[in-house]
Amino acid sequence: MENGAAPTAKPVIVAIDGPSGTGKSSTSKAVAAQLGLSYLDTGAQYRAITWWMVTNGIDLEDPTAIAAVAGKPEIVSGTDPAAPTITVDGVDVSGPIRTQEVTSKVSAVSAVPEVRTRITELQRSLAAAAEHGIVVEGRDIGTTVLPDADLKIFLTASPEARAARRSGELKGADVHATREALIKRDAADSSRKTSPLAKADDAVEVDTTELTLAQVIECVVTLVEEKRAGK
Ligand SMILES: Nc1ncnc2c1ncn2[C@@H]1O[C@H](COP(=O)(O)OP(=O)(O)OP(=O)(O)O)[C@@H](O)[C@H]1O
Ligand SMILES: Nc1ccn([C@H]2C[C@H](O)[C@@H](COP(=O)(O)O)O2)c(=O)n1
Repeated sequence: MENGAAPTAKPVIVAIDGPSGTGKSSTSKAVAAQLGLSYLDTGAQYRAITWWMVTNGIDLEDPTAIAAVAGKPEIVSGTDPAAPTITVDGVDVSGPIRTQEVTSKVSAVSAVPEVRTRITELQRSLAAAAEHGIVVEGRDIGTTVLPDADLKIFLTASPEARAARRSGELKGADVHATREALIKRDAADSSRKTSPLAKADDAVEVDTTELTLAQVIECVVTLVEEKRAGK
């Protein structure tokens, strides 16, 4: 990363977790860009492996079948916050991983322990390689992937606010149906046995329901700067 980071600053690791639609991606990307850090969207990695399983006809009702092929696809994440990328076996899947089909199946795939082990290894190696530090966003970053992160943030927002944000993004999708789908995915992600969606004990919780995106970004940038200043 060549933008913005003070050359002498110690690499800083920031973990941002929370349920769907709380603003993790938008906040993490902006904070990383502003502070000259790398950025990793771990949800995109779980979506990418899910896309590969769908494309290859793996039975997603069968965790054993998922586990057996979890090591096969090569998933590569680009960590520039200005242009994050994700490829599977060299194919750009940034569009296909956002389809309704992948969204509806990603919780089943990401609940399989062999999938999590594989993706967690990738995440840790990308974090270790980030020269100036990194903002990593997901569901289990503060609790499992990077338990020694310098700063942990847990974003929340009411289901209504999250559904309104998502349906705005999906060009007027039904807010009620969007709310139900979010709640269902959160429940699956929070109740799985391996590394569920959870707030780390030492995470700072930020309720974004009544905040603009700019306010959330400012809040997180301030928390990172305070951490760097040793406050
Ligand atoms: N504080 C906010 N106020 C209003 N809109 C917001 C706020 N934060 C994010 N948004 C908008 O909400 C939508 C969802 O945000 P984002 O994708 O960052 O959430 P997320 O937590 O990463 O979701 P997911 O886990 O499902 O990927 C985006 O359209 C984003 O611009
Ligand atoms: N650290 C993570 C990140 C994501 N997942 C799973 C669960 C989510 O429903 C799915 C998609 O994430 P999104 O793109 O909506 O952020 O990926 C996970 O299990 N652990």
